[in-house]
Amino acid sequence: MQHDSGKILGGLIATVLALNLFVAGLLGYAMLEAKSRKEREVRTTVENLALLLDQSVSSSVREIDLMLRGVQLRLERELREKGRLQRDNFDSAIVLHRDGLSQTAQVRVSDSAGTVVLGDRVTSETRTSYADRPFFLDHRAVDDGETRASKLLHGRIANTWIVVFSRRYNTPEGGFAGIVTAAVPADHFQRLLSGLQLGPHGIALVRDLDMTLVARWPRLDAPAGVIGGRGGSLELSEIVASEVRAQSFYSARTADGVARINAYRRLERLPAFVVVGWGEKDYLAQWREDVGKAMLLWVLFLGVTGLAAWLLYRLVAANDRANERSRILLQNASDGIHITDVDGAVIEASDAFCRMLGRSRSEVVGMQVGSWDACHSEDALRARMSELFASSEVHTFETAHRRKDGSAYPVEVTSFPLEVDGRTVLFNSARDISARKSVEAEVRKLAYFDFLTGLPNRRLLMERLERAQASCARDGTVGALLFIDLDNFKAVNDTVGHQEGDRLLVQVASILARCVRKDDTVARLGGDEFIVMLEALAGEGREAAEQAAAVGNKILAALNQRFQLGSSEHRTSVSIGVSLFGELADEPIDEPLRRADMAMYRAKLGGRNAVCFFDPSMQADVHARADVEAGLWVALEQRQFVLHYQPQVAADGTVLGLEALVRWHHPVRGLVPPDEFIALAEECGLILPLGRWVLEAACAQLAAWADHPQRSRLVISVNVSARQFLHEDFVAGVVAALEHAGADPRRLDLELTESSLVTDIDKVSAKMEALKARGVGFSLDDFGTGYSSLAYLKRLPLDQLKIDRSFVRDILVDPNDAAIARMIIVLAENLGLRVIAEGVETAEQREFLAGNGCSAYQGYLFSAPRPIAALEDFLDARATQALC
Ligand SMILES: Nc1nc2c(ncn2[C@@H]2O[C@H](COP(=O)(O)O[C@H]3[C@@H](O)[C@H](n4cnc5c(=O)[nH]c(N)nc54)O[C@@H]3COP(=O)(O)O)[C@@H](O)[C@H]2O)c(=O)[nH]1
Repeated sequence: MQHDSGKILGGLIATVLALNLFVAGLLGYAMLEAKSRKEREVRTTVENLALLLDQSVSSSVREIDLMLRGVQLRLERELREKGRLQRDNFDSAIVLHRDGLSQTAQVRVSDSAGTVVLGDRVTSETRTSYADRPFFLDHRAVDDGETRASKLLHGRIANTWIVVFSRRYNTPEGGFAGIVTAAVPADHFQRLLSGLQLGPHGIALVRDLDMTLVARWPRLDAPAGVIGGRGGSLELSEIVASEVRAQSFYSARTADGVARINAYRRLERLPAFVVVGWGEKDYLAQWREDVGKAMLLWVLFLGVTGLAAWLLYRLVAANDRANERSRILLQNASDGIHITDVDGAVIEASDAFCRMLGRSRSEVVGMQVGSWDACHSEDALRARMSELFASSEVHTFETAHRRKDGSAYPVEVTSFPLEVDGRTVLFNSARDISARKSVEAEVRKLAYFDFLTGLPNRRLLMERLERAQASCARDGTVGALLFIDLDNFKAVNDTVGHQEGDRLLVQVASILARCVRKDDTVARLGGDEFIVMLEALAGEGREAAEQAAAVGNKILAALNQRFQLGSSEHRTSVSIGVSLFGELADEPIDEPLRRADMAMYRAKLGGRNAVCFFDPSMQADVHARADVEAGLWVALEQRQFVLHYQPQVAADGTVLGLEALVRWHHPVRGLVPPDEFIALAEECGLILPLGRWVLEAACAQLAAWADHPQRSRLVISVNVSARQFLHEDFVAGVVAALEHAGADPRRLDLELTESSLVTDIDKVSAKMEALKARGVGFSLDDFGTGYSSLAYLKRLPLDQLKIDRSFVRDILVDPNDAAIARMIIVLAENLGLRVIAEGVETAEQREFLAGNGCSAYQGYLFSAPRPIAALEDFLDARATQALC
């Protein structure tokens, strides 16, 4: 599943914050609760302490009141009984009534004028007066029988701060006799306060209702702590003014700067109030410590939750990154990745896979394998799926997938089962192998099929032949190979060019294919050689041969027709060699082919355009041919070639020149004519060195005659084969031969055939011009036997046309030949070329030719080709005749 790391981080932070805020809230609430609980406790405590103080003061006041009452009664009795006060009685009365606090109090008695007459530390010298004291005035004015307590006073006798408790005593008549007082020093209250446990910052104080400080604990060395001084906060003044009896309150702004919770209490028996305060620092010390601990715990919690969140985030982020990497890999993989469940439904698919199927991802997810598999039935797919799920291995197989548009393409699928989220799924990676398949097909085509015609090539033929031989052996049938070779195909190539030659081959291939059954094989071995393999012919050899012959003849007839090649028409024929196979067990596979080849060769020798069956004697011919080829190379090496010369004469018998004709002086066979080896020399390439030798020999002969009075004017014609002329070094070779011999180029005539000239007219022309510029002449040999247009004649620097001897032979009996001969003579005349007829054997032929304008002849009528010595004799004899 894909996460957004940013969102997750935000969520985690929010969660941690919320959690921590919640915890902080809880802690805060708990702390506040604890604080307010503590404050309530403190309030209760200080209120109790204030109450306790009040009770304590009340108790003291009661003691003093009792004491004063006792003294009052004593004094009144004294006055009643004795009419006056006696000091001794008074002291004994004081002692009698003193108890507790009253022991610390200074008891004194004033008369009705306010003069202190009796009491502690009262002497005649220290007499003072209460006459101006409010409590005296109050008692004198009102006889209410109450003990009065004064505000804090500065004692005149005690010379200290005191609170005076007083009572009136009356005369026996009930009149005002004076007052009895008990002066309680402020220290008494100080001691009361100091007994309270209020902590280091606690405070207890007693103030008069007019805010005069009576006592304070602890003492404070500041104006606010001076006994008798007025002070107190506004808040406290308001409470006093409100006349409530008791109230707790919090004061932050205090004289000593300590915040406290205070309890205010109006004293029951004194015109004063107490304040008991507990310092915030004290009562909240533990709470603050707890708050600190709670804060620490919270910080720890924050840290732990933060760390946990961070780790979780890292984990999720790492997981996200891993998922992202997987997703990127999945989505960017060039192969079509798809994950399927046990039912073959797609759970997940990569973009590439969707593209391959030509569907959107939403279409693909949920699709069944059967929807796109183009090769298997539902049952087969189900079987395969169970097989794949059952195996733990990786399986790679080829199949085909179908796109949305219905088109199919080959794929290679790699599948393996995978555990995902606790369930087993199938991971599949499909690779489009169309390109590979087409390359394979192309490679197979190149390897097994002929590039030009598309027919099976030799390799495929041999494979099929091997299979056919095996099935013949198995089925007891016989097969046949027809080796088909186009007659004169070389001439086609030479005359109309290779492109047209190729077109002819393609047409021949298609005709051959139409001549046989679908199961038969038509193959091209190369060049103009085709093979037809007929399978499952009759079980008996003779019948099979008849069937093969019938097919051969059908092919002969089909191919014996005119083909339009370029601008000219070409009649073609084929030579067919037939061999049967399947009759002999364990025959090497190429043997039938070899036999068919020999039979074809025999068909060629037999005059072409024929079907010839293999005959064992053919074997000998093949061997002989191989012998000749090997012997030719030896002949060249051992200088077994010689030149014979045949004169070319004018109408008056003058020898114009000579044609150099090569012969092979075979050590065993004697003189071998060129017809038996020139074609072979051309095929095996020997014509190049042989032609060079002929040229060199002819040039040497010209050079040898250069100074001879009659022979130095003779021209020697040398036959040049197409392969020789078309060789790139030809011009250089001719020039080198002339220069090497020191021969006059004007005495050299090169006889070219039409096949030399029609390939690349510009190149041919350039070569001829190059030699022509040096004086070399050119004749067109065998003129009239070619098939091409004559247009090239105009473009080439020719000097002479030679009428082929095949026309001359029947020139007197065959009107066609006569017409051709006449046409050649007229053509030469029109083109400004000389013309010579070859093969002139009779005077009638010469007369006919002469009558039609031909003025040069070559033939047995004048002389057969002769060795040089015989030729020179002939020339000498001619010269002598001429002189006579
Ligand atoms: N490339 C080369 N080709 C060569 C060379 N030498 C010969 N040849 C070619 O061989 C073909 C056969 O030649 P050859 O057997 O020598 O025959 C020539 C003559 O003997 C023959 N001839 C001459 N007069 C007559 C005659 O009155 N009757 C008759 N039946 N035959 C006759 O004709 C051949 C000469 O023909 P051509 O060359 O067309 O002028 C032949 O085609 C030679 O070209 C060589 O060195 N290189």
